[in-house]
Amino acid sequence: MKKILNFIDGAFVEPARGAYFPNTNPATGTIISQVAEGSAEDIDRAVEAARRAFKGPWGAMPLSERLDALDRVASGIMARFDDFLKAEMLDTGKPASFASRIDIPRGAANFKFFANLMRTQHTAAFETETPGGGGALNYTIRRPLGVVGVISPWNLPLLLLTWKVAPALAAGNCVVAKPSEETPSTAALLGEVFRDAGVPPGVFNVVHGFGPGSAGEALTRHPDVDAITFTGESRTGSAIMEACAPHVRDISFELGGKNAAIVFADADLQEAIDGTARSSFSNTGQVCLCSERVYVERPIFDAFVEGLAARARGLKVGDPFDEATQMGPLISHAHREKVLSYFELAKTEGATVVAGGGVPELGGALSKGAFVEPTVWTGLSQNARILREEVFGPVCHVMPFDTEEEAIALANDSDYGLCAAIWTNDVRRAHRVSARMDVGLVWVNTWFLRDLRTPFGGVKLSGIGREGGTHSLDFYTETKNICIKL
Ligand SMILES: NC(=O)c1ccc[n+]([C@@H]2O[C@H](COP(=O)([O-])OP(=O)(O)OC[C@H]3O[C@@H](n4cnc5c(N)ncnc54)[C@H](O)[C@@H]3O)[C@@H](O)[C@H]2O)c1
Ligand SMILES: O=C/C=C/C=C(\O)C(=O)O
Repeated sequence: MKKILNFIDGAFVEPARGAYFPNTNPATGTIISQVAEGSAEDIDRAVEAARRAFKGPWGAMPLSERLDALDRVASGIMARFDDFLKAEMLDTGKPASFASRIDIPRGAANFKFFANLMRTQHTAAFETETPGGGGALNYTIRRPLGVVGVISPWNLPLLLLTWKVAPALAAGNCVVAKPSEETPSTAALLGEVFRDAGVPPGVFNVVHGFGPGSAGEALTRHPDVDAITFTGESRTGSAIMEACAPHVRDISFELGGKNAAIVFADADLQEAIDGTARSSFSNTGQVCLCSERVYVERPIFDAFVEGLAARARGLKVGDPFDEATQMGPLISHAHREKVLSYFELAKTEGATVVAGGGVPELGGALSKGAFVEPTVWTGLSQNARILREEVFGPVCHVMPFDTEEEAIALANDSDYGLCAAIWTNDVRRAHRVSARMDVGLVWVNTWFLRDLRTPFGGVKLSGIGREGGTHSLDFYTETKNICIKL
């Protein structure tokens, strides 16, 4: 059986306590590898290695050489595209059609983008008046933080890991990464790419393992880590915040969502249906940005529900390795239990199940996979738990509204605030409604269209801080102001 080891100080190493845990392919339920179960000892070693590299070769390396090294990492991912793709697909069950367009290319693009961004940074300077008239010059420089802990989830494993590792390294830090226990494989491959790209040992380290009482918690509590950047559930964010409090450590959090889509009657109906099918069911609904609450203006409500239900029923669910497959399984059987409990809850709460609501009959090896049907509900009130809690599956509830004011109030009535999708052809309404959404990200007549220069993050339970472009640099550096009296 294949073993996935920790990557510490430039080498693949056994876990200190010698423990391993199984990694399962959720499409078939088969165990594909045994993964090193990191613990506090492994985190200690990784943080020491990262600190050494920071004080040594990485810290001393000229900026242009450092950024060239990150370009080589980007090229290294692309050169091994098929290895990364297969690893991501086996860990997650994602269809090739999704992972080959999103996960792997974005993994490489994150390194290219942040290397390029660093090449174009400039220093701010301020000429300041002084009473004597001589004046003073203020200028502001950036310095890396030191050792950054990156804790990432399973839904877009390589994309979300590199979204944080790339800017952290471009800014001059060293990294200890703790990928999700569900998806260790592409993080391990990334270790190989770093090694083969000639990046000094200790710059990028990977320790596998779990969260509480395991490698994840040990990383957040380690006294020599300067910042923690985390993507995952809001509950976990709260636990990490507590762990970081004693050291007053910097944190950046991209957390859960219960995102709304608002479809106005003036929208292009087919475009809105297609877009919502994508925003509700992509990656089996396991994107933090997915729409689980859809509000549709009453005159087009019936036509919209019929269209979306038809799209849900028409999605080809099945073998991720079949090019025609549009939707794979959920990440695990444990997660399927959670999603199926929401299928039950929807019925108990009185929902009408317009599409899906069950487990598809796939047969063969796939009968042991963690599949569910793409599901559309109607008929619940805004207070139903189905409209308030993040399911993180291929589901949405569709509710009618009558006025713009009502749609805004419904969309904003949530403990979360990550993103919103608005479908309208009225340009004034698009601006008006967007500005009033209590979220960090609004898409109008599209969804998940990304420009890596833009600020990315959420409000309320959906996160703290923004990453993307210079916002990432703001987090991964300390800015220092220097004032010189002339
Ligand atoms: N806002 C965003 O950008 C964004 C992006 C992707 C996913 N998400 C959210 O992530 C969630 C799905 O991912 P998940 O289930 O992997 O999240 P999760 O919170 O269960 O786990 C994420 C990571 O945190 C680690 N972890 C868990 N408990 C920990 C602890 N106490 N200390 C340190 N580390 C700990 C896990 O091992 C894993 O590596 C969803 O809620 C989704 O909305 C948010
Ligand atoms: O599941 C969440 C998706 C997050 C996406 C990004 O962080 C990104 O596109 O940079």
